Amino acid sequence: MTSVATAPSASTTASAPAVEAAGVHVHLGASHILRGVDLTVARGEVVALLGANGSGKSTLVRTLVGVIPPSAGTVRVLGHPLGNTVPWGDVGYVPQRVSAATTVPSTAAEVVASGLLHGRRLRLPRGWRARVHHALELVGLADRAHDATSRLSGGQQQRVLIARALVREPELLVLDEPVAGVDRPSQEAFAATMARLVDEGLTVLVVLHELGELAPLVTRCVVLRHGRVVHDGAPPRPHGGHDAVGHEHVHPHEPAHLTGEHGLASGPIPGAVPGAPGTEARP
Ligand SMILES: Nc1ncnc2c1ncn2[C@@H]1O[C@H](COP(=O)(O)OP(=O)(O)OP(=O)(O)O)[C@@H](O)[C@H]1O
Repeated sequence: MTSVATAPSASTTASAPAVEAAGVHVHLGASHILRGVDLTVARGEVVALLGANGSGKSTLVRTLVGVIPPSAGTVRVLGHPLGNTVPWGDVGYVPQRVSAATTVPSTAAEVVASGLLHGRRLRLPRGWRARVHHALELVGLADRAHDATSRLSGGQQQRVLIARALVREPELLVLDEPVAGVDRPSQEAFAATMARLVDEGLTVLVVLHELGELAPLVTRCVVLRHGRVVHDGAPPRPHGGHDAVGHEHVHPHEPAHLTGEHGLASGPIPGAVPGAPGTEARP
């Protein structure tokens, strides 16, 4: 059963969990990747999604932000069933590591400004310059606003992509391994920014390889194994140098694996929700 579009009232959606997924199954090609996932993220929570390589973490977050259609189950985001009624402008999504630099020359500020374009919004809103500046400030890169992204380090490019999600001033931020392979100063800057925003009420769902600098912020951990939730509760105790129960994560994520191998990150997915944060044109 897939979601059926209804029109919940404003008061219902404001108090609804940020994410509610029930019985979610996803098939990619012939593979059955998610096998009945239930996940609820309440407002203001910081939920870490952990698990071994290939356990389905990216597939789950991409499903929640409307990039991959579930083959069964229901998903509600900010109180709305997955679809055009979700206020995608209130959802920030940072995909698993992709470069902020493209073959089209673009500055950090231009990439961040593109985060203000979504769905049917094809023009930058009034006051966009100040918002872009503020978002870059949040990730400690205000002084690099006019630098070409190709001149930034990998960690700085990742911070630009985080700023691109933050510029929306989202209620819900979904991040897929935001600090994997990122230098230490970028990790610390990121954790400090998250702490401030969470304090202001931001809800976060974050795929992590290890809790690392974010450990003090994480309120709950969900561990996936073979497409199923095998732990949902307090952060598991550190285990063998990693923070996930039965964690077998090997790293690093190479760009080819992330962007090309599965053919997912580079183009629209049939059935993906138009206007969802992962479906807009890349900067
Ligand atoms: N387009 C696709 N077609 C078929 N299988 C796919 C596709 N994309 C991903 N998969 C498979 O789905 C499974 C889950 O992948 P996913 O990227 O969601 O895992 P993950 O937990 O995020 O892994 P990692 O920690 O390595 O990023 C893997 O076995 C992967 O090979």
